Amino acid sequence: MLSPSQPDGRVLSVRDAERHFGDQLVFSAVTFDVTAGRCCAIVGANGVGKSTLLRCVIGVDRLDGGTISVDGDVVDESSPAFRSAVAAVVGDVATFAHLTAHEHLQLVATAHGMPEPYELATQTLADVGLSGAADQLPVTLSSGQRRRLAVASAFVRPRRLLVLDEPEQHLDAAGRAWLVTRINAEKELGTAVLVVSHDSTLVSAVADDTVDGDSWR
Ligand SMILES: Nc1ncnc2c1ncn2[C@@H]1O[C@H](COP(=O)(O)OP(=O)(O)OP(=O)(O)O)[C@@H](O)[C@H]1O
Repeated sequence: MLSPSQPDGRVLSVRDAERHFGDQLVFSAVTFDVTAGRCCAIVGANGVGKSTLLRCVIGVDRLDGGTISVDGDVVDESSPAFRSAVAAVVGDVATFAHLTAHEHLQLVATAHGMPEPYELATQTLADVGLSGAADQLPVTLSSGQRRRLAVASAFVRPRRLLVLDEPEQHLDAAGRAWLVTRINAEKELGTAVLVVSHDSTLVSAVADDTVDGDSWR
């Protein structure tokens, strides 16, 4: 794991973030930090702008005002430093139709220069409870298994900030319990975690801080 570049352990800083679509103001004046080893949960009703903010954090959407920085640098998804710092499971995670679950994880690990990608893929599949599905193509996985594979993709690459949008989706009770364990393990590793979730049990089990999206309205 990379060491923090900010002396106070701050990994993510959101300052006066503002986004609108046409005349619709989605949020403004959103300010918070996430430090290494802590989890911040964004909660709130449907449509308040949680996913929009996450997309701005990972650099696939842009703010209309304010700044978002990771390790002191303004978000730039084309920067190698940014891409090696931020692992995200936001929206549907694309998988190659003709790669097995194991091959997909190997590919992600290799692309990010991780050592021993084959062994890492094997271990990570075991961690997410998918060893038995290692040789299956994505189309043959259940929706919950696909969700686990998507989350696993974030665990086979370097990361200082883990961004998860409703990771509980499609997971059964055992899967949600696993998710709590896994997020807390990430915190132990020193990863900063930003999660959007509608699952209050998950939020209370993992979050050190909460941002209330309902206050953006
Ligand atoms: N590309 C877009 N163009 C126009 N409006 C958009 C766009 N993306 C999101 N919106 C609008 O922005 C608002 C916030 O959407 P967003 O998906 O961020 O909400 P959310 O809080 O994540 O909701 P949910 O809990 O349902 O996932 C909604 O009114 C949505 O219709």
